[in-house]
Amino acid sequence: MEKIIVRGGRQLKGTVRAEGAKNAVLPVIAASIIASEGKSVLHDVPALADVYTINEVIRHMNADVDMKGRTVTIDASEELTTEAPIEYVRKMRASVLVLGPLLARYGHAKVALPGGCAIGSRPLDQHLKGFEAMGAEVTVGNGSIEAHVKGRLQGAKIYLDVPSVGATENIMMAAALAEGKTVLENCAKEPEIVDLANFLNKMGARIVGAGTETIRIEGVDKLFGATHTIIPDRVEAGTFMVAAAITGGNVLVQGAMQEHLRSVISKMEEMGVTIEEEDDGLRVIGPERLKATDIKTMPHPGFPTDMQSQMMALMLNAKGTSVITETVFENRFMHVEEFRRMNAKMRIEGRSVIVEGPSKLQGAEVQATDLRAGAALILAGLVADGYTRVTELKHLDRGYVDFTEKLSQLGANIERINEDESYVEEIEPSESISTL
Ligand SMILES: CC(=O)N[C@H]1[C@@H](OP(=O)(O)OP(=O)(O)OC[C@H]2O[C@@H](n3ccc(=O)[nH]c3=O)[C@H](O)[C@@H]2O)O[C@H](CO)[C@@H](O)[C@@H]1O
Ligand SMILES: C=C(OP(=O)(O)O)C(=O)O
Repeated sequence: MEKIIVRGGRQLKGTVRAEGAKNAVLPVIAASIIASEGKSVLHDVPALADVYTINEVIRHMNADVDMKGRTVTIDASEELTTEAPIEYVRKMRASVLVLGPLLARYGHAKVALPGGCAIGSRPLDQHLKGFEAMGAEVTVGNGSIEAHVKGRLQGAKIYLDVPSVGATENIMMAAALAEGKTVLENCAKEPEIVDLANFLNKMGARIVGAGTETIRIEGVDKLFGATHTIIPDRVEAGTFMVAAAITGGNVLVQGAMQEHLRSVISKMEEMGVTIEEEDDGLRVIGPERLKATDIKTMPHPGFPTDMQSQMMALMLNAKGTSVITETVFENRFMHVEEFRRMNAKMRIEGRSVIVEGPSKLQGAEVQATDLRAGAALILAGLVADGYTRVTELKHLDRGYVDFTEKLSQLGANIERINEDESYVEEIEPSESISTL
């Protein structure tokens, strides 16, 4: 079994660079299969498990995908199959993002139902409502979603009941190749939506308003491969900002963009953290004593749910009572039980967690219950007394490239081990943390 072992007590110092954003690259790779002519070349692609998964999905549909370092080249000009293989959809919900492109290009798409997961039920009704409004017939049954349209999708006026990121992306991709104009209202405003719209426009789409609550899309007859650089990952950047703050350190997070991180910056400043904008990123300086604050997760530009568990780790070290309320996903508090194993003083009340700080955190064996929970437990381990061992690293690998190495370069006492491999025995007992 793989584990990350971290020993608390070191202040982090130095420079770390945010990778390209997971939540931007996944829809961009899905969108690349709409191009019936030309290759797409994507730069700053992070080497994440989720990226390998989406690459496999479109490869199985007959797209030609080549990943070299941080550059991915995709040629989808050959005829594609219109069914996404179930084994990958199970691994990653974002596989449903191929529905919109396939339906628009071929008038047919079939994807296995991704099902619920550790953070909530995550329905797809808004995606399907959008396709239906554009003239598609959608059936859900036998574990899959299938959509058909006779001829082309038709532009439509669509109001989303909730500003879903995935539904906004799926509908925007479908509408790019539909006949006529689509007006998408109450849509998501996340920076990743803007990145996808920019990529689609480079492919020949006519999209305006991405980043606001109304997106207007004038459908075109054909889209072409395009070259694009993925925006930096605001959640990865935010995670390193918390790592600096929680250890009272001083870290430059290259690629961290103020305009993408306003709510996170503002809450961290309320807690006493100093954040300075530099030419290539944000410098984060942790205070001697963190102050308590309250946070409510909301769609962008509100506080991102993907930073909720990391901020909870920070609150555990702040003096006073903090309240964190999760409004986006109904079950995103699985990490609370794991924090408690580390002696965290906190309780769940409905959709809120009350954190009594500062807790005297103690190292323990804990499980990454989801992707961000894994990162948050490691952050708590950076300041806990003794050794924290974090298991279930498959979640962490979906969203963080070389997390252990990056923290180690900033001075953390951390390593990743595979207990099944014999080298563990060979590590020097005196200094190595893996043998303790
Ligand atoms: C790959 C990716 O980009 N993932 C992000 C994306 O997920 P994802 O796109 O799945 O999240 P959504 O924005 O769709 O979900 C937000 C809320 O809308 C609800 N909903 C969603 C769709 C729908 O058809 N019906 C419905 O009711 C969900 O249950 C949830 O309560 O946005 C989330 C919210 O910022 C982030 O946490 C995820 O990291
Ligand atoms: C919930 C997340 O991602 P996904 O939608 O890919 O599960 C996340 O990135 O924290």
